[in-house]
Amino acid sequence: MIIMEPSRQLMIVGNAASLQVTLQQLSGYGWSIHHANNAQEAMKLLNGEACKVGLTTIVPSVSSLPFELDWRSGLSQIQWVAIIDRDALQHDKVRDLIYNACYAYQAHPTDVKKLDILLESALDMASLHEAHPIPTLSCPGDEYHMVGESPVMQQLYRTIYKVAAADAPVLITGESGTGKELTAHAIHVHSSRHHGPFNVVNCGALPSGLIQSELFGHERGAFTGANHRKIGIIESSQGGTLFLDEIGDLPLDMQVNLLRFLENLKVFRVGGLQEIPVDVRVLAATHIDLEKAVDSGEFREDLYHRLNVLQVRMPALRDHPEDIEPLAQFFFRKFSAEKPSRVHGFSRDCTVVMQQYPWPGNIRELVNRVRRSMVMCEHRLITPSDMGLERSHGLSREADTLQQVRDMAESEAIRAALARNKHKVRHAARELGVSRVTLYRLIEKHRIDKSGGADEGKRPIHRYQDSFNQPQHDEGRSQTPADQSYSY
Ligand SMILES: Nc1ncnc2c1ncn2[C@@H]1O[C@H](COP(=O)(O)OP(=O)(O)OP(=O)(O)O)[C@@H](O)[C@H]1O
Repeated sequence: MIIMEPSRQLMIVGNAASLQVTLQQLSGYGWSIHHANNAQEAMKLLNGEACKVGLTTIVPSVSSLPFELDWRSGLSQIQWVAIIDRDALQHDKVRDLIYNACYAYQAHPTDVKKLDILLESALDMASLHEAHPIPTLSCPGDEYHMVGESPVMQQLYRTIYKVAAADAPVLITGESGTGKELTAHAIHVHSSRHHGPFNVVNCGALPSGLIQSELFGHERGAFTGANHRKIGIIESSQGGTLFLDEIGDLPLDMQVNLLRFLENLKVFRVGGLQEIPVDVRVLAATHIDLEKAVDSGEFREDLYHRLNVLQVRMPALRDHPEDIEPLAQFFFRKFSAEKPSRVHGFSRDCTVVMQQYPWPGNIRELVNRVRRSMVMCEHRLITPSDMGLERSHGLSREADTLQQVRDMAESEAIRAALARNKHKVRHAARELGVSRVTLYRLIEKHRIDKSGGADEGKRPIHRYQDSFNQPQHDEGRSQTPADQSYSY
């Protein structure tokens, strides 16, 4: 007999015909289903039945988004899980809706066991909902200070407060340079572990032969050259938080060991005879689509679910353009304080161009461009050219043919995908849904060169071109699209 848990109340809004079988199965998992025909009924259910989790279908037609507007006026307290056709993800509107309004989604065909786990974790998230209403994350003067007051950033701060209050693993996803490490740090400092250490490991940068001993440590004499006992980074995170950056780069054999650690929270030093318990919270980040990596066998599914208990999705900078200027001003002041400069600020033209630029390398690219512009600028105000954001000479909007517009869109999509994927052609090709051979051909066609810009003079159409030849400084660990080379 199934004992009904009082909190397992699930709300369905609108037409649930296609979910009938799924709902029956979910009842078998102890979910009590409440059906509302519209938002008003849903609001009543929200108050009367204490529903905190909702299940909805989303298909790419406007009429099928019954709560699209209503969720803003009350139903946002519900943690929504969406059931979609994978094809529906092609539609911007569906992607936006899932991103803005849903806790998670599952693509057809429905896997009820996994859906039950998703709903359970949505329920956990819902109970954290009221925890921290303050939508700012300010630590001025701190290297981890987060800038941005747009609604998108406020939502991010709320999410950070919520997940900080739980002691479960968090998966932070988002494009490169969006602030995943900053977010991991913010989760740590707002958690009960803030007195403990915050350790960062870049899984992609660990030397392959040493990963095991770097993470888990080793005993003296465990292997040639092990002259001393070494405490691994997991063990040294005792009482604090371990941030595993670029988790998608962790080799498969290490994924098994990490999974084992996450399951029993004990480490075995290489050459050690006993397991050592470690009290640590693990946060992981990735800029790649881990679900796809699971599908292609590059990432273990069990580890993915273990890490993905709570998820924070980082917005791309182009999704909160209101923050571009405050961010640029913040870094301008920061760098001016570090090294006095005769530059007074940004020209109006520059501010406009910054707004229009798509920032494929996100905030890291902005930081680097501001820093370099302060070196390059020969006047009192920074120009678009100092930022390396000149408009292309060849581009005249009136003269654009359809083919030119197509070429431009294709070229920009490729450049952005390469930037997002740290210029790894294989990953960018997968994201763009083309073969590697096709992507090489297109890189050649658009003359996208090794510097990540385009070959000036030869490039037919690009809205922006990079005028930097050599990077002067670099802020952060990886480089901007302007100074990376591709890894084939
Ligand atoms: N909201 C923000 N306010 C101020 N600075 C920010 C913000 N977000 C990111 N940055 C800055 O942008 C740079 C990149 O941030 P971070 O390293 O956290 O990004 P990331 O998403 O982890 O990048 P990657 O995927 O390449 O590891 C850093 O210099 C960081 O300080």
